[in-house]
Amino acid sequence: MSTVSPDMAAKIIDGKAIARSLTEQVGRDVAAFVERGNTLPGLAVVLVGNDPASEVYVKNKALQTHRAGMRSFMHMLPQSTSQAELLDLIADLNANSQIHGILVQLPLPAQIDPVVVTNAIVAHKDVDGLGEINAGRMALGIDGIVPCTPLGCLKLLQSVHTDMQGKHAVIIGASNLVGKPMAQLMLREGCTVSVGHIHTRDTRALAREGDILVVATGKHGLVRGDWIKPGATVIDVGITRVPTEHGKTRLVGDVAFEEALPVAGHITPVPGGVGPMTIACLLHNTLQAALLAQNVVSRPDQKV
Ligand SMILES: Nc1nc(=O)c2c([nH]1)NC[C@@H]1CN(c3ccc(C(=O)N[C@@H](CCC(=O)O)C(=O)O)cc3)C=[N+]21
Repeated sequence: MSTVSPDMAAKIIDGKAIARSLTEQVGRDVAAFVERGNTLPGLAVVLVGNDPASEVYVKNKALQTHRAGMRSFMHMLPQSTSQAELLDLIADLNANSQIHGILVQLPLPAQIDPVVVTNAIVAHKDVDGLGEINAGRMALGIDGIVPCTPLGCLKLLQSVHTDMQGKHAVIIGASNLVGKPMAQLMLREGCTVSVGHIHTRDTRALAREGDILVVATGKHGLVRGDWIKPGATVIDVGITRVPTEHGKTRLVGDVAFEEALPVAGHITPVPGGVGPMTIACLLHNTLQAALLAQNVVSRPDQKV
């Protein structure tokens, strides 16, 4: 990205800057929350084994959590951890009043069922918003905790669109973590929504229809310049570490950035796009969970 001209640079959505201002806002809200006599919001992160994408996330997350004035609790478990052991840990975290948010990093090792584990987290601590209660709420348009990455993507889109009603939003990738909740959010914005996935016949033709194009496949460089409708807003969720010629590594997205830049109206870079927003939204969700916990305490009859 060394030779980006000023008119091209204007197209790049600065996720890092938008994330910083959201994190600062969360920090101010945390300070006000504590001033009212509440305990510091606490986030527990559970990492089982070592997935490279998860490790980048863990490192940045611990840093940002402290920056927003929250507590972070890290649980690193070996690759051989059983599902029963992980469920025991989650039961402890569910019962711990110092912990308001619980995030279990995905993917998990093969012996552990991610659906069982995400549903073991009590809904008001499910800061990833991936459990059936929060996912169901979103599908029904009821307030709940919205998954961090899609929420971050929405905020990036809102930085360049005041109104998305009637626009065609094309989402490539149909995962529970990103594609499906993203489709729900775009529906809520009044978009016409299409979701492309592994069985889609002509993904390029579908992508070219999008006024808004969100790509979350984990296949780096999949989306080429000629997959993009001229002037479209492109959100690149992919993040893959690839080797460079100099024996080092760099992070790349699912979109061939250099090709896409002249065609797109706006585009997010990798790194510095969706990644930092995911973390800022996680902090936002943790504060929201701490606020929900107050209601749980004051109204024990209420199922949250
Ligand atoms: N339950 C669950 N929820 C997740 O949201 C989740 C997950 N599991 N497992 C792993 C993936 C990966 N992920 C990242 C988030 C931020 C950066 C991030 O901060 N990226 C920086 C990288 C900066 C750098 O270190 O070079 C950037 O894009 O600018 C990366 C990766 C969340 N994930």
